[in-house]
Amino acid sequence: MHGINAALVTPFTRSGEVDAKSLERLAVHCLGNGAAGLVALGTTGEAALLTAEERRTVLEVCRAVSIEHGARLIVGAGTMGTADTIREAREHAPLADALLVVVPYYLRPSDDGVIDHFAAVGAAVDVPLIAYNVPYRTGKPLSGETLVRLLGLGCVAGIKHCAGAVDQDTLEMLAADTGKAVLCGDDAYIYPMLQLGASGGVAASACLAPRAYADMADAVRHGNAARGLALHNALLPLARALFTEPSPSVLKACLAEIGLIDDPAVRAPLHAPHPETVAEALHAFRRLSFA
Ligand SMILES: O=C(O)C1=N[C@H](C(=O)O)C[C@H](O)C1
Repeated sequence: MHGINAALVTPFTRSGEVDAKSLERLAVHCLGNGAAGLVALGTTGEAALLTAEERRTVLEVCRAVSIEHGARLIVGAGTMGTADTIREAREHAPLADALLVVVPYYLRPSDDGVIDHFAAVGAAVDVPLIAYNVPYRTGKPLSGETLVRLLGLGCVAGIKHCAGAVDQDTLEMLAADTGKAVLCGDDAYIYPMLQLGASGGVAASACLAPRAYADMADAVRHGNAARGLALHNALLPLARALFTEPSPSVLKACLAEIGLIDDPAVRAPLHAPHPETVAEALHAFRRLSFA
């Protein structure tokens, strides 16, 4: 699972439905410009705010584009309860190469409870799981030891790791060198994580700048650290601006501005971003294009 997976937004039409045409255009743009795979129904895709029927529409569009490009499709599935997660995982599995299953949030189960959750979901489907570790969203941090245990499960092919830092637990997990995929899900930390042995990344920012992210990952893979670092430094202002306000509102505004999607709407409780933040992100993006 090398390379960069673009975490897709779910575009909406002016009247509020899922905009399949814009989604297809965006997915083609990402895969045509270096992304190794797509992530549908992730955080960026506002999955929690979609109906089951809308999630199905998103998956059908993304599956068609991923097949056309011979690329992987990673699909978000999961909620705080094991039974509901299994139900959703079974629904999404037929259209997915891997399921991105979030660490059960809000209830703060024990680490053993988290391991059992993944084992149960994995036993219920026949596609590999990618555990989505994002403690600043779930409220459930995992120790380095638990991360390694999670990666040791046969049903877990890898982890999407968003610690918001390269912290001690991250270092322990990478040092354990489990042979499973570690995908960095913090856009700004992809380069350092790749340098420490991560296999790839999942980035919302890659919807806007797939080529630059892909080139950065390629540079690291081929041992060209200086080029990788230069791209990382050039991408930092973009990643920072895109996440200044709750994601994906700034990203959607930028994508609409450059015509990759028709409308920037996000669903409540997300708000439209402040124009200054969008201007800052577009400025960072345009500087990148001219770099
Ligand atoms: O869509 C996702 O999944 C992503 N999740 C990360 C997060 O918001 O925690 C960020 C990443 O860019 C995409």
